[in-house]
Amino acid sequence: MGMYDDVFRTSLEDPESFWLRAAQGVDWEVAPSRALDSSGAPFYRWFPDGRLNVCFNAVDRHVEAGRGEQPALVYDSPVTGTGRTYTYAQLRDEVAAFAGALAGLGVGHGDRVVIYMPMVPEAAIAMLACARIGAVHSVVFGGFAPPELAVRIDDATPKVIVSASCGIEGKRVIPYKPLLDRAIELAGHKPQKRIILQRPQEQAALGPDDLDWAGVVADAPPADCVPVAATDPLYILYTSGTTGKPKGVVRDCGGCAVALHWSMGAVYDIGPGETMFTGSDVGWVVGHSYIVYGPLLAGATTVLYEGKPVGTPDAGQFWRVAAEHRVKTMFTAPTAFRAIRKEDPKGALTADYDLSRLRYLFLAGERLDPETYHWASALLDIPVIDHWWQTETGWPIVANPVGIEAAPVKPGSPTRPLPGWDVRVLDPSGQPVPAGVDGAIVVKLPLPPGSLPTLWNDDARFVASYLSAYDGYYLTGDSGHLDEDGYVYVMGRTDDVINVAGHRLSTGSMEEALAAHPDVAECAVIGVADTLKGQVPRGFVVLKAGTARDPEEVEAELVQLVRERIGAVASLKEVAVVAALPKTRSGKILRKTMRGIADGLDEPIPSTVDDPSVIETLRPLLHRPDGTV
Ligand SMILES: CCC(=O)SCCNC(=O)CCNC(=O)[C@H](O)C(C)(C)COP(=O)(O)OP(=O)(O)OC[C@H]1O[C@@H](n2cnc3c(N)ncnc32)[C@H](O)[C@@H]1OP(=O)(O)O
Repeated sequence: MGMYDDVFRTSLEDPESFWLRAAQGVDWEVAPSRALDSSGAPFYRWFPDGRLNVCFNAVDRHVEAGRGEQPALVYDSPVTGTGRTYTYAQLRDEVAAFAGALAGLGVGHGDRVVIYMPMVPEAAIAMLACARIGAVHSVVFGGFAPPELAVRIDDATPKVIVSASCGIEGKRVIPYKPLLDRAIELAGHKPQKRIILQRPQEQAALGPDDLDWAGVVADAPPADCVPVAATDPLYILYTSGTTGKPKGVVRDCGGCAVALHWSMGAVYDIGPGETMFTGSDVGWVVGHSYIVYGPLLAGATTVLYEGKPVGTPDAGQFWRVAAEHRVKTMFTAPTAFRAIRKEDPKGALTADYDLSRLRYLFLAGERLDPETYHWASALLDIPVIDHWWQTETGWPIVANPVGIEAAPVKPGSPTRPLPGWDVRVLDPSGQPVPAGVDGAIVVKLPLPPGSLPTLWNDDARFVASYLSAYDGYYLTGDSGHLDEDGYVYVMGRTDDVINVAGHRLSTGSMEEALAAHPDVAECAVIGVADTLKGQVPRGFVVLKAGTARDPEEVEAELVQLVRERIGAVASLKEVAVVAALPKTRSGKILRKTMRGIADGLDEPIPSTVDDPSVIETLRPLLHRPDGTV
């Protein structure tokens, strides 16, 4: 029996000892006497009597251990032509100062702080500062439009919002302050203060409730770390559900610190002093876990990159970052590699850089297509490791655990479940399916530490969304199968969530946006396969009877409407006005059929279809093998 099998078996047979041992990897104010509290099942709590501070673990303890002069965070920004390295000692001082500023505004234990920022070091500093004083941060991705930010403000009810004067998208400067002002206008909850980081590219006009980052930091006495209960929330991170309202995934302090610290060695093979570069955004869970908390908890160096894989200015930037910052482990989404491959099909730009220190490429966030896997493997000649996880889980469910024992790779599979994750595949009646047969991918409860204990202020939705489909199991919302060797194959979603360039988006919320247009009678949004972004949304609308508008004009307005309501990140570039949508006799729109036709599959027409001619009329519009609009 191999090392992986041993560790995996122990984690499931004796989770108590397994996770108490892992808990020794972090420093506790009060060490937990037990790992799991099941008394409130299906709500589980990890390390119920432990007390710690996550910021202390991520920053201060490394300074105390003599690593103060080691680089902690490297900011690399080709879009501004700047960069900066923060040692652990410098990071501690900056975080303590900003934590002091927050405390001075009355932010304390349990208070929420929304962070709406581009990829600047201050975003990570703000997150860590919240953790330092026991406040709960909620980072909102900068690509979301004001209405999406407003929904999150109303749900999290922050005391303070931290933002910046602008983000930089390639060559475009995107002023953030007007977006923030609009969101606050739309929101019912009004935060007391906003702290704005003024960037040289754009000066934001500050109002009476706005404070300048530099000013508040200059005046603030540094704040110390406040020990909190392991079960206290560290952050809330919103993710798309099937309806418009996003779900506030809660992460608890103890579980998060223990699981991320453990995963850094076991999964990513990163230890103190080594460098990890995660090409994502702090607005996503990948950014929370593996740009900010994971590498810092491990005493490693993390690279925070403000740029794109291509176009800022070229497709060699990831190689440059890897070489310049002596990166051992790189982690990004497959879509980034597809973009690089499109620009530089032979990967010629790698020749300009010394990549001898790069040991692993990890990919996650969406399905890794075998073509991209083979391309990256051949180009880099290092292990390319597909892994699968979710905002809810906080760290990988399925991966090739190179820090424990590397398993043979099967392209198309992220390999086997990691220790702590009891993954099963069930049929609709709750029975396990045989190897090779698709079903719902679920995880037997309890979920390991670091995964969501609940949804913010919504225990009922937590149960309804994740725990009610199969008693005793967490529903991942993904479908797929296990093979005879226990390898997991994730094939797609079982709901209306789509994955666009590694971003999880709800077609339901895009439909809500389209339906708000005065000329739209009904609509459907489907996710269709895309060679670059994995999937892209396409909208189909029926106009209200008697509407005499030019369809092309309405289509353009609808594309703009989704951009304004959800954000550019939705990437809805195509909306078509059609005469009718295909439906069942009971009136349900046949989205799955539409999707199948669009993807060129041999999609059977359900017997319940109301009018088959509607599908035949739509067919040429849905399926365009040449990719034309
Ligand atoms: C495992 C758990 C998880 O899944 S967590 C999620 C993991 N996902 C990721 O890390 C995301 C990976 N994807 C990416 O980083 C990007 O999509 C990459 C590959 C870099 C491509 O970026 P880009 O060329 O901008 O395309 P895109 O589809 O992301 O963007 C679409 C439009 O949105 C815009 N946008 C993007 N980010 C922002 C932002 N922070 N602020 C403002 N706008 C933003 C883009 O500029 C783009 O706009 P446009 O449509 O071109 O006008």
